[in-house]
Amino acid sequence: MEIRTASSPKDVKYYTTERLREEFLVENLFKVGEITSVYSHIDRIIIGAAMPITSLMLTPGEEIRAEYFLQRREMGVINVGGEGTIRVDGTEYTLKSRDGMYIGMGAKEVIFSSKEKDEPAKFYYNSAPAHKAYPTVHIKPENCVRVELGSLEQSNHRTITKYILPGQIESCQLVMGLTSLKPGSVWNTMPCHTHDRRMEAYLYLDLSEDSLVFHYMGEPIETRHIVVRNEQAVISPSWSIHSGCGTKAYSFIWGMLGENQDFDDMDGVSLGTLR
Ligand SMILES: O=C[C@H](O)[C@@H](O)CC(=O)C(=O)O
Ligand SMILES: [Zn+2]
Repeated sequence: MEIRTASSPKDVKYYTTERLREEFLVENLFKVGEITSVYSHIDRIIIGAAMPITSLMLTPGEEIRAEYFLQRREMGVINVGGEGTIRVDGTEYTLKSRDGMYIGMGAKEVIFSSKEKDEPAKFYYNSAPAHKAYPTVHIKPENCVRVELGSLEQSNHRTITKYILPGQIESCQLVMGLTSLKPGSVWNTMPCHTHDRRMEAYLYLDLSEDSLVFHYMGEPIETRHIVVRNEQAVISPSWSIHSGCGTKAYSFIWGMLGENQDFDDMDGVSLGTLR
């Protein structure tokens, strides 16, 4: 498990491109036949992926000193590859592309598999420390809350599908979903915001080989960018804006952990404030 420490905005404003990427960009999440994981000290999120050819069992790794991965944790998963299955303590769930799962604290055995070896499932996950066992649920995007935001005129017309949130799929602290831009729209989350109460992680998707996203981060008056390519993730500290502009329409999975689970508890940043 790779460990990343927390960082202060007082230091981050002096970082070079390379240092910014080292701290906040997660480049090689999807590895054929492997489960990868990055443990961040920021709210102790674990960001990872499973890309099974043969079955892959989730193991805790030395770093979390647990008997099993979800002993004191919960996890949200979204499949961004071909059809696959997740077996949780003997119960098998079949996840089509973009289906999700919430796996509650206490699940001992989590096994990832793909239906077709040449079109493997790609399970992206966010895991948070937990204190209570909420039910494990297969999440179908068609049954989720959907919000349409933005407009083509502002290049930010998008649909937000909320997978894990209070009132729909209960969790201890994880809130998770997927946002897709409409063709011709390239901006996500602009006007942007911060939420000092929660950190956030973004996984960018649906980018072709020849396209990329400029992800913006930093305090609103001290912004920086990170060039992000397909299936790469960005860790966004609570003090940072998180917004992106792509060379084409794309999607991204967002996951939040922290003080509260209130999606709308954000501090909007006016365009006039940004620097
Ligand atoms: O706090 C909320 C998160 O930043 C994202 O959900 C924003 C987002 O998906 C969007 O505006 O498109
Ligand atoms: Zn946010």
